[in-house]
Amino acid sequence: MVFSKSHLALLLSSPGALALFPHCSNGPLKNEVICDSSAAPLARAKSLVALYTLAEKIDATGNTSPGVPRLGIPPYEWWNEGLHGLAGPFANFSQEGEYSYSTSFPQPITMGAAFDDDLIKAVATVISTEARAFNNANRSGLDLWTPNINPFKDPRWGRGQETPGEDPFHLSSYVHALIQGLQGDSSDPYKRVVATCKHYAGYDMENWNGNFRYQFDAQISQQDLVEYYLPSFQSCARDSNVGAFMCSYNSVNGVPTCADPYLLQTILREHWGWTNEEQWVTSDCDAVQNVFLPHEWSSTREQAVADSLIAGTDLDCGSYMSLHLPGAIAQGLVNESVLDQALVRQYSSLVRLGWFDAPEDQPYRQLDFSDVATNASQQLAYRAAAEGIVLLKNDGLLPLALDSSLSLGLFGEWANASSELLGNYYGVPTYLHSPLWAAEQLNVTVNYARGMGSSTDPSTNFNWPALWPAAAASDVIVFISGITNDVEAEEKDRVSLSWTGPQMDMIGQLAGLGKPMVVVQMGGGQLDSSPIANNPNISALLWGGYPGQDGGAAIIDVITGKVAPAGRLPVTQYPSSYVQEVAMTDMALRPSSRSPGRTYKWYNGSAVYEFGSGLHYTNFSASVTTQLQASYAISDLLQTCKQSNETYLDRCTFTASPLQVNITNTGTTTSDYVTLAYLAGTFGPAPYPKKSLVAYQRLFAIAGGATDTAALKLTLGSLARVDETGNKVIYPGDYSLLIDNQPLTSINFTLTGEEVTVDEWPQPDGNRTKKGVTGFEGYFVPGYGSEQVALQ
Ligand SMILES: O=[N+]([O-])c1ccc(O[C@@H]2O[C@@H](CO)[C@H](O)[C@H]2O)cc1
Repeated sequence: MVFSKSHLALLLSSPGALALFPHCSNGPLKNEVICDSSAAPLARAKSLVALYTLAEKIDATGNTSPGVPRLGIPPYEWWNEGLHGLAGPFANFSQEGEYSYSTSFPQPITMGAAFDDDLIKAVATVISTEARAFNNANRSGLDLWTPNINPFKDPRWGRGQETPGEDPFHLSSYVHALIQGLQGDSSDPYKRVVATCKHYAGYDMENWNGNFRYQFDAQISQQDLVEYYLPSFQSCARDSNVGAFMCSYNSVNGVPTCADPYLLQTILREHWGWTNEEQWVTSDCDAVQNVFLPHEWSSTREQAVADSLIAGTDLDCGSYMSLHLPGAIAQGLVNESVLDQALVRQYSSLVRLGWFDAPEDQPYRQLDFSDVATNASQQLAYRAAAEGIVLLKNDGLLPLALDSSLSLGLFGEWANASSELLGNYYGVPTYLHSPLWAAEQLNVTVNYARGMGSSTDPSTNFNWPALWPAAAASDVIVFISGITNDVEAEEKDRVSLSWTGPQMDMIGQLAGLGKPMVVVQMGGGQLDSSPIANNPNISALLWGGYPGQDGGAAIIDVITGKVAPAGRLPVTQYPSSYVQEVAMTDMALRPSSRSPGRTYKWYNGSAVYEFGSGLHYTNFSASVTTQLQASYAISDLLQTCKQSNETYLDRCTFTASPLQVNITNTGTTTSDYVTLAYLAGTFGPAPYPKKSLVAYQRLFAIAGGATDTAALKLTLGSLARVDETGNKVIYPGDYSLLIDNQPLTSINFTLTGEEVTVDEWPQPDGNRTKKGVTGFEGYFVPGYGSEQVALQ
């Protein structure tokens, strides 16, 4: 991450400002309701806020909450990151010894490729455990501003690596598992940590063609909003009881999300029932300021903070609210009671985290460094990487037969990768195992040459003298390269989907040697690998994303067959021409004159590799053993649903019990298998999506000749389509259930009768035109930092 001067100053001064606890047993609050652990969190928080002066309340609106010394309330830092392990900006790692590292998992894009929700829950449980241990040592907070659960809609997006991929069903299921692991069971007396679903909503562009995330107005139809941009957030709020949300930098349909009562109130709190007063919304960092400028939504700075607070932004990452709330309140733009509500939400959340309660009564307060980076969590980081690696091409070379006479050539910028393995938002990993390190653990000869120069210094782009003797001495060539955060990052979208000229040149020259050759493509965004797919001299192609601290070992173990690959691409690999065919700013999913369409559901061109692609070292067959009827009356489905206890119709199951799908390993190599179930067909209005993922399950270690069974839950929501107003409707028509990409098996059925709406979508009302000033003196400089705005 890049830090502004003000954030760096905070970072440097932060260790002393981190998580101390209020002294309820003997402090000034000991007889107040806030310190009564038998009282309800809401009542406790209200009692505390009632003791605050207006100035103290205003001070508590920013991410670095200074506390109230006269009441024994210590400072609290709300901004904590934990995307794939504990991370900055305020996490305090020691120079050495205890608390100098934690477990660093693969980036979500790699973990998404595992299609294994149990893995995700286990990873999130380790992250929350380690966050608690660090918190107990006063080194990190109790809430984490993770996950980034915006769908990876455009392959250029610099932060797509932070997400599990492009499919809304996949994201929804993944985030449900993740939140369980981060927060623990909602019936537990204390939350493990509070998770924050971000960036709500429509955020998936950093800096493209003169459009910056801070000022971008995403124009999104109600249909695309409900069908694509919001399901993961609905899963967070309605189905997973997440503790916090973060509104995004961009506007949606004219309104900055942090000042949009339609998104923050009508949809989030009312439609999704996210009504618990322990749940709060933070702004993205400096996004409240952006409501004023560059969005020009509000007419004054005071109005911008009032608009944000009233809309439902309870916390300001930054200091804009604390600067301008005094004026806003004095001008009568916002009532103090709205501020009270925001603070009550914050403090109820801290109550549920046990901040005010005696440590002896709380299991999470007993965790310490012995619970960090345990053997089990290191193995889990390795497993997460191994499960996420995807085999895209294999002519039979892999798995590589190993014997001590083998001379293995390892080349490319990623062959000896270190922090590149981590992507972004990382802390200090326990270790970094590169592919080179892992190859050197084998009983073979390893010839390594990076072969490429610095990506920022073209004069060093070739290092052929070192490469040729190493390649000549090798029996097998493994080229590991791709992209890094040099080209895909926060504030940086890609401009090209191609391998660079020097990379392609080197791949071509190495392939020209005619030796057995494997290419491993790294990085979060896909590169158009058609030249590799089409080159008969290249036997195999793998994708590894950002595989984390043990990523090199996982890659080498897949190549050598210690691990059988079973990951699936969580995104579409488009041809490089895609970037000329659609603007990043075009939010529409369906094809049009401006776009060939987005994601595997709507893209009307030929993908290089489709979403869900992934080969194995064996073959599988599938059969659905649950008897499906040839036809279902929609009225019967609805009747059964209404008789169940389910609050939301779209969550009702389609069949009484999950669909049983038998998966048989018809080859000899023991392997995991990801069962992907799609729906396709002609139901509802045209155009029809090609297919939609409706269920998935990873099965483990199926031996050759053996069969395992996936149990797939289909809901009425998965059968429904979204109409132009955003309603979810079940339509009569012809349906096909497909198992896997090249279907191993499929079943057809029809739905009959009248269409039925299973989720009625509220429409925005009110005035959605900006009221802000234009042409203000020095409002926006690309980059971070509110100090760049001249404050009056
Ligand atoms: O000023 N800074 O140092 C700074 C650093 C990162 C940054 O990014 C934002 O902060 C993250 C907060 O979780 C959001 O995911 C991201 O959009 C915004 C500002």
